[in-house]
Amino acid sequence: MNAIELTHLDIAYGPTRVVHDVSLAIAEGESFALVGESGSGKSTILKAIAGLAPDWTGEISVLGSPRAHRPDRGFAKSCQMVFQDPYGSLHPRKTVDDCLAEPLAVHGLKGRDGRVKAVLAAVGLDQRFRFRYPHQLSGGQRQRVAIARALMLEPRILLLDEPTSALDVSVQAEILNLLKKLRREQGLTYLLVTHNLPVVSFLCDRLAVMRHGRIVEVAHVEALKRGALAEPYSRELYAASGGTLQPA
Ligand SMILES: Nc1ncnc2c1ncn2[C@@H]1O[C@H](COP(=O)(O)OP(=O)(O)OP(=O)(O)O)[C@@H](O)[C@H]1O
Repeated sequence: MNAIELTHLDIAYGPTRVVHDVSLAIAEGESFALVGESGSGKSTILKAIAGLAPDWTGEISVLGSPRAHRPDRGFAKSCQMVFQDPYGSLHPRKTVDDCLAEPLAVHGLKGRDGRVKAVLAAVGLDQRFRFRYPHQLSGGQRQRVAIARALMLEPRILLLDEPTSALDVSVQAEILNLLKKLRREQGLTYLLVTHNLPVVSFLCDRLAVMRHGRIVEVAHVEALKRGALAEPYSRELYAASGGTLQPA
């Protein structure tokens, strides 16, 4: 079964269509990147999958179930989104504990104490962080909390929107290592949006290059590593990255 299947997906904001006829199949356990210039529609695709961009046509299927246009609670248990800015995505007046427990409360699930402890351990945060507030944490620690929160419902898929680009260069590698470890340990599927080709080469199996709301090319990461992407626009992106694919 595929984790995510998009078929002839068009997405609009009001009268403006920003994603055109995107079809993609992402296997369970795969790590797949959407890359391309700013405004090419990458984040919009994640939002539509997550139910945050309601105006779409075509088909979105997650773990074999078609995604409805209306809010879908069951969906949150299989697929969660992690945003770029961990400060913006954490409530400033809630402790880490409250923030992590919220998804359980929303879904009427028990076992708060054990689950909070388990996700903190999984993301490498000491238990003493549990009763702190976001402003008492570093950027990297906040992103660990955001990832922990996404893991609370034990999803099988994470949608990652530029998960390291708001972080200092020195902590980006820590978060990338954490994401790699979590995927290995939990068999997660990643759909990741990034500007950063080194991130793709470190964390992903395949990538789709997007431009003006369309997919230009889908390639294996080996082609990226060899500098052998096929399309001229993809090669431009590669050249703009300086051809270095080591994460900072
Ligand atoms: N809420 C919104 N309302 C109207 N237009 C939007 C909205 N969000 C994004 N857009 C527009 O949709 C297009 C695609 O944006 P999107 O954020 O998906 O691109 P992106 O490739 O993720 O870019 P970036 O890398 O800068 O995040 C852009 O032209 C953007 O201006």
